[in-house]
Amino acid sequence: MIKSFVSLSRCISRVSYRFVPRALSTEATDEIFDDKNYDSIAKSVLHGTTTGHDLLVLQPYVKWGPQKKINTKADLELEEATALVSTLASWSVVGQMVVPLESIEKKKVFGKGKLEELKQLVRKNKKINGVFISLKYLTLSQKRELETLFRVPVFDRFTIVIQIFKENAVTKHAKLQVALAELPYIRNLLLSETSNVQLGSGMSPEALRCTLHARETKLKEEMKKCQIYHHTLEKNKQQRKIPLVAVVGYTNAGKTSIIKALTGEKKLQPKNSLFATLDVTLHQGLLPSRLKVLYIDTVGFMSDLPESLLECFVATLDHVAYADAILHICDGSHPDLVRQRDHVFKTLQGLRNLPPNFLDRVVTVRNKCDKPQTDVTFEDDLPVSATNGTRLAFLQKIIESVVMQTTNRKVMVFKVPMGGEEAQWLYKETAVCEAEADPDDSQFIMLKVVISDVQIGKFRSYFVKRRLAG
Ligand SMILES: Nc1nc2c(ncn2[C@@H]2O[C@H](COP(=O)(O)OP(=O)(O)OP(=O)(O)O)[C@@H](O)[C@H]2O)c(=O)[nH]1
Ligand SMILES: [Mg+2]
Repeated sequence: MIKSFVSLSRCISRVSYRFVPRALSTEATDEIFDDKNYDSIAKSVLHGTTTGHDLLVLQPYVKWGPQKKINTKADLELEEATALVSTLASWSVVGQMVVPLESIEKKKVFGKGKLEELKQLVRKNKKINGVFISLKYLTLSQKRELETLFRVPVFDRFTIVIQIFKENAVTKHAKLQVALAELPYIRNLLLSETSNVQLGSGMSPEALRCTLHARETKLKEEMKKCQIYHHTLEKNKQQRKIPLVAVVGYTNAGKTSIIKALTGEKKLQPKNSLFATLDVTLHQGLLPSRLKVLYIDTVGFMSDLPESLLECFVATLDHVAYADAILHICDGSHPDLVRQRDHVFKTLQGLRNLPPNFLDRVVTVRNKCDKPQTDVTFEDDLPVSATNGTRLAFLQKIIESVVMQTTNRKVMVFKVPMGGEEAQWLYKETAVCEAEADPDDSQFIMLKVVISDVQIGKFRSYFVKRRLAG
């Protein structure tokens, strides 16, 4: 009778890896994060505060011409802008509106009539103590002009998103990344316009340039020490040990939830919040054939992010290029699904060091299928739900077929001596799906394994050649 030693049922592993070394993941008490000189400069433009602000959120909307955005609606952009503010603890939205514009290059952003209307609104409503204008950047003169007019701090998308990053960054690596991301913004803002606008910090442009340069050098040095996990990923890839599955997608689509559901890892904390995940973390799971994989949780994407923040994103996404499969999670219940999906694809295609046929390794799924769905379908739709597990077993099969293809793995049956060194080697180095005693000879065992070309080569040189030579 053929006996199956290994069950093929879905196996769940609870091992997680955080390749940010322990010593580097301490709370940021280092002097680099405690630089009063720099803090006062940053505060003068970022208006970061721990006590929060009650904001009027304005979504400028160019009605026509080359600046008009296609594929999106202003009210959905406004919704995203208010969601950004709500993500911040102790910040709130006290009013919100879409403001039609002819162009966004104006000195005070808005036209004269609209500006007067907004000024009255802000000055009269005592609850409003800040205005968020949902554009990538405002220039320093736009900010200063509007702040003089409204008599409250004015924020753009950069200043809000950097605030979220600061709140969510836990490890030193993430904190360094965020600290580096804000430097080009501050430099552009303060040093490109100093002839017209007072710096406010009482510093000369030269002293400011030196302070920013010194900070950047220090941060980059610290960052280098944190690059170890990238090397680990690369090394793993070179040795082709455990296949990597990068999980990417728009922020809040459910990436962390899907990984949690696929690995059963209890420690993972999905959050109904934008940019909840800021650290790249690795989580081990098993595919249906018992092949081990490492899922990489990544920072969520968002459109209309300023370039220096995007660079910080792209750096964390570098390892996506090493991945053997890329799982793209969409939120199928989101009204702006099409724009979000297009944005993720565009960002992925802009990544460095992409392998050829990169798109063949992307598996796109439509998460949250337990919720009412957006009225749009795609040719390759795969509805899943991290919450109730719908089609996750099927998803694992798809991931497996992509991984098998990209890593040149195949399923093979080996007839080897029962309890011998070949069997031990196969159990250690490959994924054994089934083990059966040989019906014709009880001295032997039939092992069905998932094995890569490299491992086949090793098996041959360790056992077959040795035996032939012997
Ligand atoms: N109804 C429903 N909610 C889900 C599902 N998957 C995730 N969510 C919820 O969506 C929210 C975001 O989930 P996360 O897994 O943190 O999303 P993420 O993509 O990792 O988000 P960021 O790390 O912020 O980019 C949480 O409130 C989850 O509980 C699902 O399948 N169904
Ligand atoms: Mg997440």
